[in-house]
Amino acid sequence: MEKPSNLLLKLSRQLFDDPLEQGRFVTALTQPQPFHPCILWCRPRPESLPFAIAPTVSWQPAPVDRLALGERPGAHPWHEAGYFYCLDFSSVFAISPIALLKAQAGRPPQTIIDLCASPGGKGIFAGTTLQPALLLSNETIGKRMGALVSNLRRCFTPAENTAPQRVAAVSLDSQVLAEAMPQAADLVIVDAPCTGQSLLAKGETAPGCFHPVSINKNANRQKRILANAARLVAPGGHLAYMTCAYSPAENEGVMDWFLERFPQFAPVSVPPLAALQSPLTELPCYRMFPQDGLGAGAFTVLLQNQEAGAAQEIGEAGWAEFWGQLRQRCGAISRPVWIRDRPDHSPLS
Ligand SMILES: C[S@@+](CC[C@H](N)C(=O)[O-])C[C@H]1O[C@@H](n2cnc3c(N)ncnc32)[C@H](O)[C@@H]1O
Repeated sequence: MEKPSNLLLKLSRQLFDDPLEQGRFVTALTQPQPFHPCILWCRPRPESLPFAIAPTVSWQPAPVDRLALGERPGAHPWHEAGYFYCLDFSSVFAISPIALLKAQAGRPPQTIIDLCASPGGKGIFAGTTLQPALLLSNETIGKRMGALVSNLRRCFTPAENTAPQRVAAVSLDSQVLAEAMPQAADLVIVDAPCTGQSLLAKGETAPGCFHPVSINKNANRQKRILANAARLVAPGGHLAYMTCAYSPAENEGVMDWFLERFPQFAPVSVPPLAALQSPLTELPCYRMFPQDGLGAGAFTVLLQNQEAGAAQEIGEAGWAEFWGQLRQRCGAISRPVWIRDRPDHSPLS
């Protein structure tokens, strides 16, 4: 067993008042246990499955199955054929608030921008759950684009799959995107780069992840990305912010900063996650901790832009203009990659 560092012990005291809970948290990181594998269906769920299923939890979204320990869904031919995407349960938890938007009054989001997208899991969840007119997946780090494009192609190219009408991938800094397409999105997903502290609960490493310098650097990077994300959200639209870190400075701390600077945004309650309310804030922010055995852990919050104004409908002409602008303004920096277009419509190139 690895001896817990002083920085980890300090974090455990920041997170929990109860010494027993502090101990359970530290143990989950120093003696990692396997979590159930999980799949997200990209086409209607077949009645008979080739996997043993684990019990469903109360907030588990419909297109997701938690599998029995020991199942290896990634090795099944249905994976390569794009029937499902392997997503860990913490990621399912973190992205699950957006499922609320499916049933929202008015209409579900038409345009979704996944700002920190690679390898693609949260965007694929959003695309299959909300089936927007457009999913634009952005990954700033060029060398991570290959994995993103290949996952989007695998999950969204088969005609039988539940997919957005259009899917494209770009590799831009969030500021460039915000300048190119202000208020263009009904939903922006910020699955932010973070210290990656929860990797330890999966038995992986994240060097320096509890160090204050690393926490501070990541919190600042998240603030910059969120500030750009705010500019992308249409009036009435939503912003989903999540991390796989535990430190309050990266999560609730970033949220406090954001709401002070962008008061037009308000956090939205997510009733299915009520039992997972973060104990570190009065705001409706939600946390999964590794000692509860479901997943390595995550933080999530859904915000709505309360500004008045109509969300834009993208008709065919509007769509052509949108794509043209994207290519014109961003094409020189990063040529967008088309993954899927409407079956009755030839790709705009
Ligand atoms: C937590 S991962 C995203 C995981 C992905 N959303 C998924 O569900 O598969 C964070 C992503 O942010 C990207 N990233 C790193 N620095 C960034 C920045 N300055 N702006 C935007 N994204 C950045 C990383 O390359 C990484 O792909």
